[in-house]
Amino acid sequence: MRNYLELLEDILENGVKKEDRTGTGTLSVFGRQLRFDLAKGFPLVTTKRVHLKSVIHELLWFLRGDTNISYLKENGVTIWDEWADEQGNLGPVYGSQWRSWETTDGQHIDQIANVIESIKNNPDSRRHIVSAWNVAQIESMKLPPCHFVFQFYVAGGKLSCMLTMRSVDTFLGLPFNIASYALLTHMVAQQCNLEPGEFIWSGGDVHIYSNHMQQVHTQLEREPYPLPQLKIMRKPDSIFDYTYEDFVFENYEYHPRIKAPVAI
Ligand SMILES: Nc1nc(=O)c2c([nH]1)NC[C@@H]1CN(c3ccc(C(=O)N[C@@H](CCC(=O)O)C(=O)O)cc3)CN21
Ligand SMILES: O=c1ccn([C@H]2C[C@H](O)[C@@H](COP(=O)(O)O)O2)c(=O)[nH]1
Repeated sequence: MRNYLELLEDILENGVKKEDRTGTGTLSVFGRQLRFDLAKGFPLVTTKRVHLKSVIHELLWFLRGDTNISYLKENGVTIWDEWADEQGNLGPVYGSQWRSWETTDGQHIDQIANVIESIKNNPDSRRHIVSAWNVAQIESMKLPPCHFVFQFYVAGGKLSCMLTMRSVDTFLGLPFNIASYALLTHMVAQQCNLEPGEFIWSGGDVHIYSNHMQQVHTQLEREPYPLPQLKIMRKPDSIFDYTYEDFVFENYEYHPRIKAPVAI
């Protein structure tokens, strides 16, 4: 994960001071890309402990089409608490757009089921896309999607994925986002009988919050460990049938957790 650490250095060196919606203040750069060859290990930050349980349950929650935090709470995941209303609802965020995009004539489109079918039946297609950026519904979401579009690509028996984020909390959010989409790429590859290829991450406003500076410096003083490997213990019948226990991360060596406040 040296490229992740280099991105942090890049922001410290080239970032511009910029105010933001949360009132925290950031150092920010615009337009960056990171590439990860999934054959070389699972891209998980090792210079601090990443709470994998939250990453896995959040992804399973998206795939359920769920937009209420009760599933997360039942599984000890608190990362969405601050944005939910009193009933635990977040509005039509990721899960709703991925699994049940509402059309103007009242139909619902399951983008995940469709993209798996299109990868299986028409691997050369250049339209393997899932979008969470539903312009008509942005206003009713508690937070407009940050990771808002992803595309799959098949070549040489390998499945690659490219994600675009409009806004990136590089210290707290990005390690989660990279791990989440790398995991999704492994799952989709398994379902489509392909090997995982590359995960490519692209970010628009890529920032470090002003109250994460000490944490970033601590991380930059640490030497990264080799990457862990992901083992998926069985092949479920569909992309919607994975459970938490299916995923085993082998050889995850990490430096101690670094706490940081989340900007709301
Ligand atoms: N400012 C901000 N940054 C984000 O990364 C973010 C948002 N807002 N809003 C929506 C979601 C929620 N996400 C979050 C929220 C909190 C953590 C966080 O506090 N992580 C800690 C503890 C992890 C845990 O206990 O599970 C960490 O050390 O990584 C991570 C991602 C990602 N998103
Ligand atoms: O998956 C996520 C979700 C959110 N973020 C970060 C990016 C920003 O710091 C905030 C969102 O604030 P906006 O004002 O809506 O841009 O959350 C993330 O990094 N990853």
